[in-house]
Amino acid sequence: GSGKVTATPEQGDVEFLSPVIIGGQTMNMDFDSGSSDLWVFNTQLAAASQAGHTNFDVAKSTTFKMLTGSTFTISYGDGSGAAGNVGTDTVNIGGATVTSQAIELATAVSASFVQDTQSNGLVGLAFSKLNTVKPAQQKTFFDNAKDTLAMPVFTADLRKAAVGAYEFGAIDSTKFNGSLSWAAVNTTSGFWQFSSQKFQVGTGTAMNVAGGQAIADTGTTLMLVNAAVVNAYYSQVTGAVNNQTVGGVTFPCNSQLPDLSVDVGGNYMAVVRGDDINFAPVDQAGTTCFGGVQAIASNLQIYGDIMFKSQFVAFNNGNNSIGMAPHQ
Ligand SMILES: O[C@H]1CN[C@@H](c2nc(-c3ccc(C(F)(F)F)cc3)no2)C1
Repeated sequence: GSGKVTATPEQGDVEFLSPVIIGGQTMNMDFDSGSSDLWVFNTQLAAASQAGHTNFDVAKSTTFKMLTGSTFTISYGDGSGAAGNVGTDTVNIGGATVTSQAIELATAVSASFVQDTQSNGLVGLAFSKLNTVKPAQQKTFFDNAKDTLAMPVFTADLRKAAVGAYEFGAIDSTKFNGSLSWAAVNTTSGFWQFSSQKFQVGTGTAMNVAGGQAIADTGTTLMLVNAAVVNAYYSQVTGAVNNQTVGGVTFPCNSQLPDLSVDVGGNYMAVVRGDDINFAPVDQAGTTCFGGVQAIASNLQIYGDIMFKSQFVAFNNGNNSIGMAPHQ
């Protein structure tokens, strides 16, 4: 079979939320191709942490089973995190169903998760080797579902300030222009990692980038790239400055931003629209804006939602490859 759900952007496209039915309870969750735990807000949490969220209640599920003695502890790139205990239940994502999916029940969550009241947890879609459950590591929803799917793939169709979709088991070719360009994925680190050795600012010349690796990460809001890419890109933007106080590069909100093209697998230059790189104003007057492309110290670049808003992406675990094409 296959399963398709909406991906609805939060204010400012900070994250995209999708409905997941767990033991008959619908939870709006953040699908994250950069991690491998499925965890939920639930009634074990302190009342102050539960406030404003939809909280999974094991007592209301007739299919939930505790995995006695199992725990999880996860932390994310921005320092946020969650921890708790674990059970299994039936998970249905748009019709794609897994009967015994590990459901990680947070007993503690960091403040930024509590404040993000629209999100009721995460669905990790990276490789199961990154799952944090102990003593026995658990599989992701996609890993559990893939043998029953018509194809061992899922796709991300994320749209700027508009409702998009995640689909499991099928590739909807009406959603992208032309055909997908495929790149080999190196699964060693547990991410959807591929070679990305060149970049191009606007119509300029292609330049090499150190390290030349990137991951496709739907759970990261921005595009975090090598400092050389950031410098080359914003050198083309009048008034761009590295603003320590706000923690990254800002520029005048009325800037005409160039596109940024990044190499995917050595045979496709993914064009990220300049307009999408104007992420959000940092001041009340809306005169100074924060860039959607920012620097990361590591050589492993993180292509997050800023890229997904320009590119339809297919994640293929059949032959461990990633496919991209501009949105239709
Ligand atoms: O760890 C890497 C794996 N993918 C990236 C990711 N980051 C988050 C995240 C979501 C929500 C929040 C909060 F609500 F603001 F707390 C924080 C972080 N989800 O995936 C980074």
